[in-house]
Amino acid sequence: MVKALVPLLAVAAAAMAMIALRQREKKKHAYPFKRTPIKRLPLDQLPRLKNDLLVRAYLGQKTERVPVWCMRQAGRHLPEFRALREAGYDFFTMCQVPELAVEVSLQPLRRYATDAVIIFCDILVVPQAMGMEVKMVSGVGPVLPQPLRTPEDLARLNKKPDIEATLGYLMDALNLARQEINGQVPLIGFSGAPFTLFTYMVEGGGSRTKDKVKSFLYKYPQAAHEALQAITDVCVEYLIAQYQAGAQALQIFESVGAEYLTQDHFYEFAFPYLAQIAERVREAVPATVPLVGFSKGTQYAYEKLSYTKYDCLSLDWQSDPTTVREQVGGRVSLQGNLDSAAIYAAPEVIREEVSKMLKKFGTQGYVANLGHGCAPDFSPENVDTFIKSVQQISFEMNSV
Ligand SMILES: Cc1c2[nH]c(c1CCC(=O)O)Cc1[nH]c(c(CCC(=O)O)c1C)Cc1[nH]c(c(CCC(=O)O)c1C)Cc1[nH]c(c(C)c1CCC(=O)O)C2
Repeated sequence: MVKALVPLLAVAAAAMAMIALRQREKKKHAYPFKRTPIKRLPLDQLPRLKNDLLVRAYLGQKTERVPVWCMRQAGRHLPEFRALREAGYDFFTMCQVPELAVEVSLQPLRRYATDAVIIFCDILVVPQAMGMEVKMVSGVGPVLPQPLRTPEDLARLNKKPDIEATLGYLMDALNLARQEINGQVPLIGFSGAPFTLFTYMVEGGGSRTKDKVKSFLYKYPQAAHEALQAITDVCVEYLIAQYQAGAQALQIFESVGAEYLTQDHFYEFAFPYLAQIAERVREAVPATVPLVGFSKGTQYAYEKLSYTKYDCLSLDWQSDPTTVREQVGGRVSLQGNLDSAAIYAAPEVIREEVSKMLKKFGTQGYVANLGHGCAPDFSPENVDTFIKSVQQISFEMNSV
């Protein structure tokens, strides 16, 4: 009975948060905007972690059970997120108003026993910071109306944006989120990987074949490297700033584009920048803050990735955990990789799939997650079943 009220209370809380913020935020937050700065606390004054399972598992330290979270756990599958969205906030406003971003980031923590919060934002704020317009069009996805199609177009990019001035809102959100999470679970910051961002910047949005970015690589390899290096520089500074603001783990998403490349092109245009990010961030961020690399559709690269500075590699749903464990040895932890479509199944099927997955990965050096992410039509009850199954079954496995 009380349990049945939780979602209702969550929706009511979201509605109240929405009303309180509405007058203040409505129109003045077109990008770029002047925000009201929040008081950021220095790292040593932020609440200490109570449940640090996620950090330990990423770093390959012993855990009593497997920690679990879901990529895209904040978002449209939650009615309390849709309530805010339907109140008229556009997507980037929700990212840019720290109180809203924190509210949305914390919604999954209120509803689920998730072992991590990922800050609510989007990978495409980096192209915005570099001067490109990005719109989130409902039913379509991201749209960049003035894509980069020739080397001359690169002149339009701001290659050295002031991170605080352009993306300081995310640092506010991270710091505020740490204060509100109060040590319950770790807070994950993130960035898109350079090739993924470059794909969006050249394609101008989602694309079926990625032919524009692929042809850019053949026609203008030097200009591509120049752009990728500039994007990498911004990502490095951006990720370090996220750590300084309070992020306790950092994930890099190579989600779009790389899976369409030949292996030669992957190793020329994607891999070196992914590796460079980990290397440079590692120099600036203590070893206690794990770096996680997610490279979708490039299974052939796990072994080489395991020699970079990532602490953990996140597997897509097509990767075979047993094979990857062999390829990477004990060099990195693994994360993933339940097929998201399994979340549509009956609870006992989800439990069964989780059990199979745990047997393949083992319970150590492992963070359970989906192979890609939550879809907008997921049932929160089934996501809950996924999370609880991981926690219960892995605990039982460790007790025998
Ligand atoms: C490729 C990519 C993007 N954004 C992101 C990636 C890499 C991860 C992945 O592979 O999914 C990363 C991302 N985007 C979002 C998060 C927030 C944190 C989380 O809960 O994981 C994260 C980590 C929120 C979001 N980002 C987006 C939404 C939906 C926005 C809405 O319409 O309300 C959310 C909650 C929008 C978005 N942003 C992007 C796409 C393709 C879309 C979906 C468009 C659509 O389906 O309508 C680009």
